[in-house]
Amino acid sequence: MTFSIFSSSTAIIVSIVVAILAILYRAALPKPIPGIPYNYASSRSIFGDIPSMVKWKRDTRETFTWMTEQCNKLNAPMVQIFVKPFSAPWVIVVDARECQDVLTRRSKEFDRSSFTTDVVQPILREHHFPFPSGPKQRAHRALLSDLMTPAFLNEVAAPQLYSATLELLQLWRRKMVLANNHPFPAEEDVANAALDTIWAAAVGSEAGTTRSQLDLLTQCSKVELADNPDLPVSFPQAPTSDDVVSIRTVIDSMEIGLASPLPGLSYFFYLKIPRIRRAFNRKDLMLSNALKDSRDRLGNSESGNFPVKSAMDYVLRREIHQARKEGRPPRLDATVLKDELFGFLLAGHETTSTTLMWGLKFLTDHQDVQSTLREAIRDAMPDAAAEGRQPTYSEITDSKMPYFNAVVEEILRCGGTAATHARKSLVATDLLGVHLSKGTNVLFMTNGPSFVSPPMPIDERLRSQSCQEAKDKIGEWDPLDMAQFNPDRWLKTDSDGRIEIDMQAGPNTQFGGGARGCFGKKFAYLEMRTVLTIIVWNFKFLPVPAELSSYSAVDSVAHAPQQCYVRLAPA
Ligand code: HEM
Repeated sequence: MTFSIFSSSTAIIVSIVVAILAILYRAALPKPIPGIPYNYASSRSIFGDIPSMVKWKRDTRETFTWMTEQCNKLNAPMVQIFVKPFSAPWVIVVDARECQDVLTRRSKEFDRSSFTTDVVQPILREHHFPFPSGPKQRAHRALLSDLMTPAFLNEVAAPQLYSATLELLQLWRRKMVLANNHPFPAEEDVANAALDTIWAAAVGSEAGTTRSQLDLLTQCSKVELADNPDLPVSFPQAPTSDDVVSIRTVIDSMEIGLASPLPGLSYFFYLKIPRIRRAFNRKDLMLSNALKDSRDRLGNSESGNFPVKSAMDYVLRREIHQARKEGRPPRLDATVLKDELFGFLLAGHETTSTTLMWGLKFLTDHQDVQSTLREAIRDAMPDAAAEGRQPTYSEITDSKMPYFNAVVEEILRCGGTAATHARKSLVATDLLGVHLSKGTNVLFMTNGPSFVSPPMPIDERLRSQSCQEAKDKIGEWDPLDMAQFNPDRWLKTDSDGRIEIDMQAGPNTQFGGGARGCFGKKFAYLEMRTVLTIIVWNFKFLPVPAELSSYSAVDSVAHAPQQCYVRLAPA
């Protein structure tokens, strides 16, 4: 009898536990947004789409192509994915017009997403990038406001850019001789040159990574070359300074947040790893020291009008002026100053060097474009060509080169360094005829339909009024050739028969848009112009074997090529 009482109460407890588990399981299942297609099988698992996304990432090292692929798979321009356990679905959109509309005309309804915040904030706690728009974001961004002025760009950034590019030129001249017509990997050199530039512009001292590699190879009389000239050369690597290793480690850590369904938790454990902790501490120390240097230069200047030579100086000067205006003491060693500076360095380094790497690949694989580009540059700078010298910095910046600009736009469009623009709905609103609740994350992809592959049809009536009204402001790419790299698509002839760039020829949102668009666009264009002019002026980028020219990418801060080999000859 005792046994039967025990077993019936056990049965009741088991039933309750099972019922609770069943309720919890059902509660944990993804809750699709009505009216948006999704993978049905994923909606029946609490892990949603995570296994599929993780497998894709493991197989390809890419994340953003998986997102676009879901739209292709479900044959819909807007789909939803379940990649965050116990959270609302994310919406994926592959349509350039909607992307532009939301970024530039619907900023009261859509703002920075929690996708961005989750990935970026553990690295840049006080940088304005992950903040929602508002007074705090604007105040932090205002600290950088002098950095895209002609004074900063011409007097600080330009000389640094020019000298870093000339060092890259020397390094590649040395590599060209040693490689003797073999290809070699270029990504490290491009990334180092970009880091040297932005570091010097940011804090006014030298990182010296290209210089140390050049010093090493100057002492090296030959390297091992395979008999087959298609096999790449490996050059000895100069040791990287601890400072640069730390910066790289911090920047690379963003991949953790991007690849994880629970970025906060992943970062929590990741940041406990002693090597990682040390890198973060070292980065903080470097920035504190740079800030102290700026403060020392400022001395006791009551006016705050001290000679500025780096972005840090400009930020500090802005903080002093701002503090005076608000009647408070300036924050002379605050995390906000250091984070804003590190964000400037991070955003300015990864994105531009990645775009240049894509550029090298496209120019290598399109020899006709490369020759036309070289001719266009030489025609634009006839004195330098006639005198057999390098173009000066002012020749590079002042020359009118529509074909050059078209090549840059096409590299941006086809490379897709910024593969997605993420936004979150601030209010309940409609997108493409579907009702979204407040707080929905929407990712607009730039690596698929309507940017680089034919658009998916959308009923015009489903678009917002602002989107419909702006219909003809920007053209559409020809679906027959939009997958090709062809700078000519950006050119038009004006009424006087002159060729000029047409920035409205078709969609390209690589710098985002609206109030939260890229802050560093001018710097990025300046850097691409300087580097591409000098290297195309001096080198021919000869074809490399197919095994070394894959277009697969790796997704971290930027969507970067896995392979970027060059085979150099004098131009
Ligand atoms: C080819 C190079 C670059 C690309 C493709 C790029 C792309 C982007 C994109 C897509 C955004 C987000 C825009 C949005 O959400 O609407 C962004 C934001 C930003 N970028 Fe860039 N960027 C580049 C170079 C730079 C450079 C050189 C700097 C600094 C020197 C920089 C600094 C920033 C900052 C500070 C933000 C945050 C703006 C905000 O939240 O208000 N970027 N960039």
